[in-house]
Amino acid sequence: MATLDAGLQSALERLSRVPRILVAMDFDGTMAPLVARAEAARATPASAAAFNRLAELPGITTALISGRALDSLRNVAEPDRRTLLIGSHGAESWLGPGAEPLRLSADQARQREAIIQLLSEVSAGHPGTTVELKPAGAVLHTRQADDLLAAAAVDAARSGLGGLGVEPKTGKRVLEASVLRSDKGQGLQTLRDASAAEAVLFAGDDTTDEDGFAVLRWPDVGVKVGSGPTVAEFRIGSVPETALLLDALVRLRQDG
Ligand SMILES: O=P(O)(O)OC[C@H]1O[C@H](O[C@H]2O[C@H](CO)[C@@H](O)[C@H](O)[C@H]2O)[C@H](O)[C@@H](O)[C@@H]1O
Repeated sequence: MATLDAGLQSALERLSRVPRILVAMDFDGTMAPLVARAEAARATPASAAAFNRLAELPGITTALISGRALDSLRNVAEPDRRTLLIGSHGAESWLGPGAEPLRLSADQARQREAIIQLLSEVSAGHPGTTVELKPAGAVLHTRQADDLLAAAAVDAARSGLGGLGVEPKTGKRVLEASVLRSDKGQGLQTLRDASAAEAVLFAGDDTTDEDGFAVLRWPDVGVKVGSGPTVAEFRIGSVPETALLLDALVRLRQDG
């Protein structure tokens, strides 16, 4: 059976002794295995159970911090009512009842329409690609496309977005375009402030999670899920190990 490495276990022990903790988890590729269709993603039952258990423990605030739009995140994650949510890579937030929805200016709304039109045209010309709409932009998905077609679609989208003055984000088989600038570093800061946390556990798998790892500071714990370059201090091998990480914190917190 897989176990956490000793360095990570001891960082979790240190974290578990902090009175107010934020446990902020990326969703796709961290809580949930990556799948072909975005709407079909679900957290592994073991990770979901441990995360919900953490939400019940005193002094712990749970949060999901995702590139997904908030509505999409709610649909796939079915979060506990206490869990705070950051969506659209930090552009959207739900920090409790009464949270204001994202609003775009008229110019931003026009630019979003232009992004959607462009990505839809690119997708129509590249079989297997799809477009996911978000409140501030859209995503070109290429997971179901042949590799060469996917690369051509991404090139075409990049070039068109350049013409619109939009700098896209790249994720795992996705190219994301937004009219708002935001990142998971800003999202984590919002969550840290909202929860008054003295320390943070953050785990993520994708390049966009690196902005989150970059704002962590002692005694925070950052955990990269899977392979690839990272500035996170710790790494676990794959999505099922996220449950080990969360279970370990549940046990430490309960026993402490
Ligand atoms: O920050 P995250 O919660 O990891 O969100 C990043 C993107 O996740 C989704 O796309 C990814 O998961 C899909 C379902 O497993 C997969 O098909 C796709 O290839 C992955 O990139 C989501 O659809 C995007 O909007 C998120 O930005």
